[in-house]
Amino acid sequence: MKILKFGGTSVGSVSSIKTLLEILKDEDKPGNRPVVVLSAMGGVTNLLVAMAENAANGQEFTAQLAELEKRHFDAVKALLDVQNQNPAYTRLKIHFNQLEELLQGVLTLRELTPKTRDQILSFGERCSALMVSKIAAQHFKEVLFVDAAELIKTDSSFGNAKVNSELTELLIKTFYRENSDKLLIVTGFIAGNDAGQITTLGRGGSDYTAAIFGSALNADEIQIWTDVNGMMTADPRMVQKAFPLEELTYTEAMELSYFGAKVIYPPTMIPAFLKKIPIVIKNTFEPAFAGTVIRHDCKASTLPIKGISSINNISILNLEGSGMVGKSGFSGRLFSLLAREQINIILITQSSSEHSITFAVQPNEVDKAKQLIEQEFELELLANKLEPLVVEKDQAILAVVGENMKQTPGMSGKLFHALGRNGVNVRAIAQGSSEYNISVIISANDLAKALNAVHDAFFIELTKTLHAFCLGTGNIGKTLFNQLNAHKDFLQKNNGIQVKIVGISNTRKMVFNADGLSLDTWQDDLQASDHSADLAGFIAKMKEMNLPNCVFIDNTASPKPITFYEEVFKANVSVVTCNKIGNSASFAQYKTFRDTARKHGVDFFYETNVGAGLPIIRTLKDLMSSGDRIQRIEAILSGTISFIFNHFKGDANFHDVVKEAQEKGYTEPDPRDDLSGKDFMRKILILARDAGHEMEEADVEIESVLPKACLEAQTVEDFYAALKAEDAFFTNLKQQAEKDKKVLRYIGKLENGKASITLQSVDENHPFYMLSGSDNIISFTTDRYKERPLVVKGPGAGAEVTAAGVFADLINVGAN
Ligand SMILES: NC(=O)C1=CN([C@@H]2O[C@H](COP(=O)(O)OP(=O)(O)OC[C@H]3O[C@@H](n4cnc5c(N)ncnc54)[C@H](O)[C@@H]3O)[C@@H](O)[C@H]2O)C=CC1
Ligand SMILES: N[C@@H](CC=O)C(=O)O
Ligand code: NA
Repeated sequence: MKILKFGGTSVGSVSSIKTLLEILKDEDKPGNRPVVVLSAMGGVTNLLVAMAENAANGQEFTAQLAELEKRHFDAVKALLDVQNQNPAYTRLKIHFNQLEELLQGVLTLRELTPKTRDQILSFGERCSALMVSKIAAQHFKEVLFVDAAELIKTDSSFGNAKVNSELTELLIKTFYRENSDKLLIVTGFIAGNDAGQITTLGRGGSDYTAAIFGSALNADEIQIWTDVNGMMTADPRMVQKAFPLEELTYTEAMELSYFGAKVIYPPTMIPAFLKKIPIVIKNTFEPAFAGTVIRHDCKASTLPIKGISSINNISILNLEGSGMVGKSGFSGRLFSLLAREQINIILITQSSSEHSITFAVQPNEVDKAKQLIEQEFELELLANKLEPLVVEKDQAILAVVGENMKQTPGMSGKLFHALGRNGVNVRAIAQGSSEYNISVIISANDLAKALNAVHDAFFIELTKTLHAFCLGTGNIGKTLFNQLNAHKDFLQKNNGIQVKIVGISNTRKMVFNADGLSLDTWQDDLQASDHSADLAGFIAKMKEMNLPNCVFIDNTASPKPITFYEEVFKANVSVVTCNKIGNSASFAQYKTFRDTARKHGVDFFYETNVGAGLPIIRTLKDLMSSGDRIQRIEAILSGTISFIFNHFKGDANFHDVVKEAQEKGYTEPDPRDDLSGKDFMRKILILARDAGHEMEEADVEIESVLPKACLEAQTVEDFYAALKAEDAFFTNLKQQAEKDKKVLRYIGKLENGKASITLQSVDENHPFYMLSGSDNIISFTTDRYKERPLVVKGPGAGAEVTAAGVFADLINVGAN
């Protein structure tokens, strides 16, 4: 036998009542009829409270009463055959008249006692159950309306009455014995005292009614029909990826809903819990969905935790001082004081030195709590045995919950890693002694970010979301967006990663969208944006959006973004960049970037600073971190110059080949950076530093490829003109090399802490002779690779290979 409880939304409208009847048809079996418990129609209880309070304040309630009548009458009209409507109207009308009389009394006396309030509220459930029983009688045999006030017996604590379990059980059993052949439609929430007066069961009261009936009748199952697909892994209003849980133990359900979204109110489950009756949470609007089963014997779960619950606004009070140490009566005095004054304590932590106690309360109770404590401990405060009380408002609680945590090591590590990496400061920690729950207090401002980060960290089988803020929409930036767009489905399916571009800026405009900008329309969106580009504003907005797993991508060739990297790291945001200017400016800055990123637990990836997408930085880092020592690096690291020397053949003229390199996207935005050797210098310097040398730009010797006139050109246009004018110089270089059966190569070298870049003519025996296109080549001679060096070779410039390198760096963020 089953108990089916339908909440307010399930009886809230004509269509939901129709669905309810369909569900009943499936569940109503001859000889095994369910007991149905109903809440008031959705919104009706609030309406009744408002009417009662209005009346007590001397205000009219007739309009609200009319609205209440109309909602019930409309449902009767839509769902009952004409001949059955009048008796239903009459029965309901009697209720409404009684209600009006009561409200009139409140209005006259200007007084609303808890007793009258309960009576007024009871009309919600009485009307809905009456109405549904009339409608059901048209579809089912022998339907009986049951007023639970006759069966659930309580004391007279109106508003939150205490149930006399033994008597109630007896009454329900007796009643059921005589009526088990009927379809019973029971009022939720309401009960009665010995004097026959109506009481109510407090918060979650209809669930409690269902649990009381379930327990008394030893039900096989209690179904709670609501408007969601069960209990979720987190509050779905804040965590888009929250999903409904299949199974939970009673304890988990308690812990999860203590702080979290209130699908059910846990204390109401206790009668079911004691009798080990499974509770199934189902969605009236999606009845085929299995929902969540709460039972004592869950099958083993692979989930490390069951969910994350949260309270988004609490205040905390912190007491500390020598007066507390070793004083066994201290916390007793403190907490009994608060209990006496009915201040509910949500969470407590105490330092092991007993030197301080932190506890959380509702924000509207914190001032009162502070005042009470200051009175109670006045002497201790005066004698400086207690420090002045510290109150912190706008705090939140986040708790991870699950019985599996107990046997899985590393759970708290995972939690704190996710929080730390995202810069969420943990104000206090509490772990339930059951080890089913670890709770942290954090700033309310960080809650959404923290919930999402922690959800991503624990439910790894779900897609992890990276939020990227991107500077630069030129050659590389644009190509990166295209690649991300083309590859997003694969990435999600195979890597479980989703990249949301949440901010874009170029030198003109910037645009933001926390849900992710469309990679199809970003250009139009940027164009249409009202925000003019402003780097400081971009960073400020990034911080304000406070998203988890954030990455800042610098795809510019500008020195300006560099000045913000430190601030970005300090905001616990990783940096991915193809811009070499940052790493090749002063060594002090190079070091600061690394120190700051490490201190804040975030990544700094710049693979494309050297050899575009070729794995050069990574290779060097792996060599270094595995204990190898770099003896010598020899390399060709200018894709542009490589391309030029590979194509400057036969009749080609130098100037045209440079133009072609630029058109192919190999050069820097300003090709003078390539041809002057500056770009190459930056790369050698970055490699030298990554290899452990504290070098500066001036320590790299550069032999220029260019004659003086070209070097001195003031604009790119002048530069091309100067190149044209110097054609003979380059042709001469080429002819000289060709005559000797050699090719021109611009080669960098790092050895014994000295770096140089020279123009060389090499013959076919040289390992760098055979190169084509924009190839880079780098050879590492190390203590371990000393007979034959480790060589990396391939295209070292171009938008596709560079954007691909940035892409790979981005995906690796947070991998460790
Ligand atoms: N082309 C290649 O093969 C490789 C290029 N790189 C690097 O890629 C970077 C970008 O190169 P390209 O895309 O070719 O340059 P680009 O000139 O085509 O694009 C640069 C973009 O940055 C934007 N920008 C400049 N200053 C800005 C600021 N302060 N705030 C916001 N946006 C700003 C510009 O509006 C433009 O959209 C350079 O640092 C380059 O060294 C690295 C490896 C290889
Ligand atoms: N302009 C650069 C591109 C890669 O960093 C080059 O030509 O090598
Ligand atoms: Na690289």
